Amino acid sequence: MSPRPAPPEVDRVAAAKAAVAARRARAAVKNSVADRSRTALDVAETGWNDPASAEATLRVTELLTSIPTLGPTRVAKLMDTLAISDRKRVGGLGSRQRVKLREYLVTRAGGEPARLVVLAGPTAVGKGTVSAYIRENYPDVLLSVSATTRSPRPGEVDGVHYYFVSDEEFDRKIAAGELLEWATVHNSYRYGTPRPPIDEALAAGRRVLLEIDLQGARLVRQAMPEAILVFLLPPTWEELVRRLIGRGTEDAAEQSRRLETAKVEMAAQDEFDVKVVNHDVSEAAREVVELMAVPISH
Ligand SMILES: Nc1ncnc2c1ncn2[C@@H]1O[C@H](COP(=O)(O)OP(=O)(O)OP(=O)(O)O)[C@@H](O)[C@H]1O
Ligand SMILES: Nc1nc2c(ncn2[C@@H]2O[C@H](COP(=O)(O)O)[C@@H](O)[C@H]2O)c(=O)[nH]1
Repeated sequence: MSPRPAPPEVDRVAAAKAAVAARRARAAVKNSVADRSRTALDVAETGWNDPASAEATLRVTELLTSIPTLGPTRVAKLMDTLAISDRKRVGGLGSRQRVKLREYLVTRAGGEPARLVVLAGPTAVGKGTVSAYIRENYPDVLLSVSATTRSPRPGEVDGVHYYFVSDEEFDRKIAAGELLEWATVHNSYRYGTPRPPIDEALAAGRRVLLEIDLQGARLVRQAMPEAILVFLLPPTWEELVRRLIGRGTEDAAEQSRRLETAKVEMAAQDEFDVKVVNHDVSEAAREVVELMAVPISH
């Protein structure tokens, strides 16, 4: 005698149970992908921080295949996307490769990829010029407008280049917690980054660029460790001096004060994630924008 078909409500219960089990199984794999990605990120960062560690000698391909769902074919494709040769070891990666690998692992670990880039560098290296180029040519990138206590230079527009504020207003902003960071730059005026526009832009998934001094970059690193810190370098020291004098916006005393600060700042370049040489404005701008997270297909 053939078995009788199950009544429809029994089918529905069985189907619902199967769906719950499948959902749980998918969640378990997803969690373990996130956990293993977090572990892989910790391993990579140990290797980057300590070149003598065992982690630094691990091949990147081995690191990636430790993540469930990444088989050899997907790893090979990913290495290609990240522009990392398959012989590379964790400790031997270049700074851009590290940024991209970190971005990938952070995303897989369920975290937010870095969409905030901080551009710093010595006076007159061209930070303002490169930032202005990015504002013009990459309109989807939010260029933060700082508050400052210095007066506008000819051609500078309040709300576009800076918010030009009094000392009292700057004090109020600090007290109200409105600044992500602030610093007295070149021992003269105060400059600070308004926080609300940055939080809003990042929450909306936009890419954000801050063009600030070295002290500010250090403070942003503390407040937002996921930010990528870029140090803009002049082709040579002589070219830096030429650009400062050629700009003609400071008198001789201010120029020599700025060059003193510049020497100290140049010595701190290794604190940064990536160095970009400003030979050519459009090329430097492209290099900076390329560091900002764009999703990598998994
Ligand atoms: N790639 C480049 N080649 C030649 N000149 C450049 C280049 N980039 C910038 N400059 C010039 O160098 C001078 C300094 O540039 P800019 O004012 O952008 O520097 P900065 O880093 O913002 O300086 P500061 O920190 O003092 O505000 C300007 O006259 C600018 O036109
Ligand atoms: N820490 C911060 N530094 C800032 C900010 N905005 C600009 N700056 C830096 O100040 C100097 C001088 O700028 P200038 O326009 O007077 O020539 C330059 O190095 C900028 O990068 C800021 O919000 N925070």
